[in-house]
Amino acid sequence: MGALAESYKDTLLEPQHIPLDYGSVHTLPDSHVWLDESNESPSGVHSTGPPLIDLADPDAERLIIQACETWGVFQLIGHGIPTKLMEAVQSEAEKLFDLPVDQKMKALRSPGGSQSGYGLPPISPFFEKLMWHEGYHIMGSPIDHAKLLWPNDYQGFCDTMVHYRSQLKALTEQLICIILKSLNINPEEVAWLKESQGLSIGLQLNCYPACPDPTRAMGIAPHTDTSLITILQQSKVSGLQVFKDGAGWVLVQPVLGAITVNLGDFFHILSNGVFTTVRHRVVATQVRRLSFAYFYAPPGDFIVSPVLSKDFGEVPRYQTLSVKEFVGIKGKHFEKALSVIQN
Ligand SMILES: O=C(O)CCC(=O)C(=O)O
Ligand SMILES: [Fe+2]
Repeated sequence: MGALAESYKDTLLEPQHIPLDYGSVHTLPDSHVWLDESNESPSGVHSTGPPLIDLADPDAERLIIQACETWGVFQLIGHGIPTKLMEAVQSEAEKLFDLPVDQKMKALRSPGGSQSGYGLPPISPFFEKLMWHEGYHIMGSPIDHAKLLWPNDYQGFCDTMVHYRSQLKALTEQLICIILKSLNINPEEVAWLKESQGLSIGLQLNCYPACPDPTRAMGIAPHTDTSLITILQQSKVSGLQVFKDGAGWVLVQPVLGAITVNLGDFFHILSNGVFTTVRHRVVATQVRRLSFAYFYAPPGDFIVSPVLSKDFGEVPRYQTLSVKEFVGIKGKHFEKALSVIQN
């Protein structure tokens, strides 16, 4: 099991953590009512969102580093992921979430077991209320769970997901090299990047069903990703918001063909807090929205130590610890994890 999944393994899947049969629910149940009592509003949904960067732009590397510092998120075009493949992922995921609930339940994630399969977002146990969401997580081979969903017809789904994952891996590693170089880390000397061993890679298919009362519901509650980097494909329906100091919640408007790249906790720690681990959430919507998140984290035994320099600060803001140790702290303290390891 990957380090990311491990952090949540003991907290998952109380019986109430099984997705609703959304097709048969016409009003918002009390279990799913979220009242925004935080002072994080007024929402800045009308502010300009994170930058759109073309990877083919000669200035792309500088723009990416700038976005890592200011936003921790950017949208990317010129990324080389074929449109046809992105569309195929969308249609395979639609096929999956369109299955009758009894069928999806056959691939339900099991408590304490593999984190692959169907269920609510892994962060659910940290909240009292339930999110308006159903998800399907793929770690390692997709075959065993896909066979449960489509005993005679699983190959197309598996081939698409495996192909997509391998394309995203190459792109993610290209972006990681750019960011590591800016931290004065030579990617050639990073063993896990060269050997691809022990990485924690997860592909999460998210579905936010059409919601009868979207302003009182929550798609995914605010969180930062326990990754180095996350690559997200949004569908045409908007819903993702990122929190920006001074502006509040800002919408990341989907751009046709673009993917959204966001930094997770590990780049924040490595950069001594200079790169932002972006806090984000998904609001519920009147029409169904799908998204696909590809999480990439180094192996569990990789030591994450803040880089010190004139640019990144000469005093470490965070303790040095392994990926696995941080994942354990996140699994316990969730949003407070970074302050727990602060010096
Ligand atoms: O649906 C989205 O746009 C974001 C999903 C997300 O934040 C996640 O899966 O961690
Ligand atoms: Fe996320």
